[in-house]
Amino acid sequence: MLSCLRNRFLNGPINVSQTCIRQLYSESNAIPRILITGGLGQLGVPLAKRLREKYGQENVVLSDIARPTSVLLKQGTYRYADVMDYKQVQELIVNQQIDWLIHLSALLSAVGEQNVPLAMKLNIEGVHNILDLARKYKCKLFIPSTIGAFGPDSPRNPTPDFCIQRPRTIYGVSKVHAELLGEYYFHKYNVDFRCLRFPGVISADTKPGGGTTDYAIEIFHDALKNNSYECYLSADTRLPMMYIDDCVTSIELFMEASPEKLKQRTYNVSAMDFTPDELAKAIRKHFPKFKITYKTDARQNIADSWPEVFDDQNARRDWGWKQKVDLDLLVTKMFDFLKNGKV
Ligand SMILES: NC(=O)C1=CN([C@@H]2O[C@H](COP(=O)(O)OP(=O)(O)OC[C@H]3O[C@@H](n4cnc5c(N)ncnc54)[C@H](O)[C@@H]3O)[C@@H](O)[C@H]2O)C=CC1
Ligand SMILES: CC(=O)[C@H](N)C(=O)O
Repeated sequence: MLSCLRNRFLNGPINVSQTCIRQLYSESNAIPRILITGGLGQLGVPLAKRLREKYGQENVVLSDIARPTSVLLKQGTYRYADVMDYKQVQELIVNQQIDWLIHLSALLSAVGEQNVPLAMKLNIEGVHNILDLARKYKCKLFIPSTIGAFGPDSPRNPTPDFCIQRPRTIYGVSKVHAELLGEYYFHKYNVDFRCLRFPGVISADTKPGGGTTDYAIEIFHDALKNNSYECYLSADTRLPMMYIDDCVTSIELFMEASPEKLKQRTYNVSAMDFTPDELAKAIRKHFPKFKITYKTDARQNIADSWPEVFDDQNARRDWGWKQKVDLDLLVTKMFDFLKNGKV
C-alpha cells in the first residue's frame, strides 16, 4: 500500500487529504511534473500559481534567467536555466523528471524589433532546443503563439485559424516558425505539441514584457496615479484582448484535453476586442474625469498589421473554450487589484 495511506492508517482515522491524493496520483504517474520556462514573466507567475494549486506545489518547477523575488522562491522550486543553453534545460528535465514542458521564454513584439539578433536566438534557437528535448524525453509540450503570427495580408476582422500568415515582425515570424515546427514534430515524431494563439493578455500583478498590447495594462496604472494616460496607439486601433485568469484557464483546459478532441494542434483563443477609446470609456465608469490623449509611435505600425477580431470558434467547439471576463469586468478586476491588492 502507498506510504501516505499507511502513515494515515497508523496515525488515526483515514482522512485522505489533498497531499495524500496528489501522492497517490504521482506514485501512479498520473500527476504531471511540469516545467515552465520563462516562468518569471507575465504569464508564468500566475500560471504556476494555478498549476501548483491543482497538481501540488512540488510538481511545478519554474525556470528563467531572471532573479526571483523571495516571495516567489517560497512558492515552489525555481531553477536558473537559459533556454538557449541546451544542456542546462536538459539537466533540469532529467533531474526534475519533467512530463510537461510549458515553454514561455520569448522576446515580445516591441522589444523584439529593438533587438532582432536576440529575438532570433531566443525565439527560434530556444524553440529548437525545447522541441528536441520534448522529443527526446517524450514530454507533452505547450508553446504559446500570438495574434502577432498574422500580418497585413491576413483577414483582420475576423481572423480565422487557417489563413495566410505573413507577419512583418521578427516576433511574428518566430511564432509562425514555432507553430509549423511544432506541428512537424507532432506528425513526424509524435511529440504531443499544443499551441494557443493568444491576444493581448492583461494582468495587474506582473509587469508586461514589452509588447504592442501593453497600453491596455499601463492605462490602469496611470489612471490611478494621474487620472490620465498618453496612449501610443490611435483611438480607433482595435485589438483582441484577454484577462490573465482566462488565459491561464485556457492553457489548463487545453493541456488536459484528451487528444481525440484536438482536430488541430494550433488554435486561436480570444475573449474580447476593444479600441483605446472604448477602454477609456469603460474606465470613465469608475473615474469620470479620466482623460486619454494620443501620441502614436512605432508600435502603431505593428498593431495596424494585426487582427482586430479573433475567430476562436474551433477552440470553443473542440475542447470547450469559453472566457469569463468581458471588458467591464476586466476594468473592475484591474482596479480592484491595483487598489486593494486582490481581485
Ligand atoms: N503577454 C501577452 O500578451 C502574450 C504573450 N504570449 C506569449 O506567451 C509567452 C509568455 O509571455 P509573457 O509572460 O508575457 O512574456 P514576459 O516577457 O513577461 O516573460 C518572458 C520571460 O522569459 C524570460 N527569458 C528571457 N530570456 C530567457 C532565456 N534566454 N532563457 C530563459 N528565459 C528567458 C524572461 O526573463 C521573462 O521572465 C511568450 O512566448 C509570448 O510570446 C503570446 C501572446 C500574448
Ligand atoms: C499580443 C502579444 O503577443 C504581446 N502582448 C505583444 O504585444 O507582443
